[in-house]
Amino acid sequence: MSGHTVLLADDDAAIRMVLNQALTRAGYEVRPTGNMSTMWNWVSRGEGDLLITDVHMPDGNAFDIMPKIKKLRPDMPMIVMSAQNTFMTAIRASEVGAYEYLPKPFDITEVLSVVQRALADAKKPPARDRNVEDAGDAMPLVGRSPAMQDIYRALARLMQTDLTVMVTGESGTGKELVARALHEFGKRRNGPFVAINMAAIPRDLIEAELFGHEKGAFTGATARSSGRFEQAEGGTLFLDEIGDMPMDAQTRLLRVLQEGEYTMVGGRTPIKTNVRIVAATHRDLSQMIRQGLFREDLYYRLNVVPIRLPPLRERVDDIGDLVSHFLNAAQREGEPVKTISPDAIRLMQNYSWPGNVRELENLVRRLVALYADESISAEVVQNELNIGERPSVTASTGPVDVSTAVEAHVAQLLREYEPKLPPAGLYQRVLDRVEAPLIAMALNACAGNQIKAAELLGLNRNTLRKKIRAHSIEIVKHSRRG
Ligand SMILES: Nc1ncnc2c1ncn2[C@@H]1O[C@H](COP(=O)(O)OP(=O)(O)OP(=O)(O)O)[C@@H](O)[C@H]1O
Repeated sequence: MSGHTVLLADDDAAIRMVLNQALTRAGYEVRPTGNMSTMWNWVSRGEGDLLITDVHMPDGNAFDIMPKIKKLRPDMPMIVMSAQNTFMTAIRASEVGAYEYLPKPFDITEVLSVVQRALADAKKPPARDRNVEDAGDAMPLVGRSPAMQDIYRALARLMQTDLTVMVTGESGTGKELVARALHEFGKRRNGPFVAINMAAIPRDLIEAELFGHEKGAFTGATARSSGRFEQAEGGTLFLDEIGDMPMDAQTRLLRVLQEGEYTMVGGRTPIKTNVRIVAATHRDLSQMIRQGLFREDLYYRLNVVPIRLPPLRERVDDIGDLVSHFLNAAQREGEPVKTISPDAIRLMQNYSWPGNVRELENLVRRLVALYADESISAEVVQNELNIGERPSVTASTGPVDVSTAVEAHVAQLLREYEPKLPPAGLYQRVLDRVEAPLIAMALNACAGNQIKAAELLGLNRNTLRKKIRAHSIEIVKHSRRG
């Protein structure tokens, strides 16, 4: 006998009976009731060790009294069941302090395992109560702009759930940081956080990396090797650059997510998996679906909760906080104390940050390492960002060989950057500066015809139009000669 008493509130007599039987058989003492007032009487008298409650009951909504219960009985886990199993119900359950939310119909064995887990967790000393919005220095996500506040609120709601999250945003906007925050502040924080970057692994090895392989599964597999799913068991698996996943691996991943089990490469035995998935990409997956490069069904599996991180240029108010954060970090690593002038911050706020927060972080590191002055001036920032040196671009110079011209341009940029150390963020900088001339040249090659230029570039027409506007490229139509 476990010796624990479970309070069970549900107006559906059949559910009360089924749960009562299963819980009694598992050794719990069960107190069933069909209304909220009886449940509240028990709770307020300090009775019961755990509460399982339906949301809608004849005399009220459990969500309305759960915050009161949480205050009165903080150590009593509450499990919420609801037939209205929408995402909002899950979020609401987490907001009112539910330990777990179980959508109806539920699996009895799952209820029993959640009850067992909840009672075991209640015995452990409470984990430090960390909150994304007021965690101060310990909180890795910096920025107080309205855009970031929205992200924090979304994260706070997601902390206590196991919902799959898809983080999108340009490179360097903090997607991995968000995935880590979801893990470190969520209920899986005592489990592992495992990340895998699809773009960094040879395509034919991705499945073995994810699911592991048996000895002899392929040439070179000299021993059994665990995969990321196995390593992340009980924790969070971060699938970075999911848009770079080959089709075969996508199919396999979808099956695993649907069935909750996988087999190792070269293996036969299905292995059950319990991981929370957070995926991320800087790519436009809807476009990839249209192009047949990403499975739509996998997209819907992964995109249960989308979080879009805005580019830094859309939240320039955060730049001051971010710069201080990176200056403090440098100082903690033994670099000298530095301050930054308001003019320098203003200048940074007018820059486009194609590499986003990563580019800003690299810039601050460079400034700290390379300049001796205690205060970082606007001139120094201007110099480092190469602001004002961007070549002005027009598309009126006649037909050109795009690839040779772009190659020459890249070569020239590299020569320009070469003497400066360290070349951090170089990839984004070069891309940013190559994009405008590339588009201009493609337009030229197509005699100013945007539809043809979009085709040549392999860009969506709208994307091309936006980029033309963003770079202020002037289009001059001309007829092509022979
Ligand atoms: N809000 C933030 N506060 C503090 N640091 C941040 C923030 N956002 C990003 N960073 C820092 O910027 C760098 C890039 O962040 P991260 O790697 O999470 O970006 P990403 O979007 O995953 O990039 P990529 O798509 O290139 O993998 C990291 O060093 C991270 O610590």
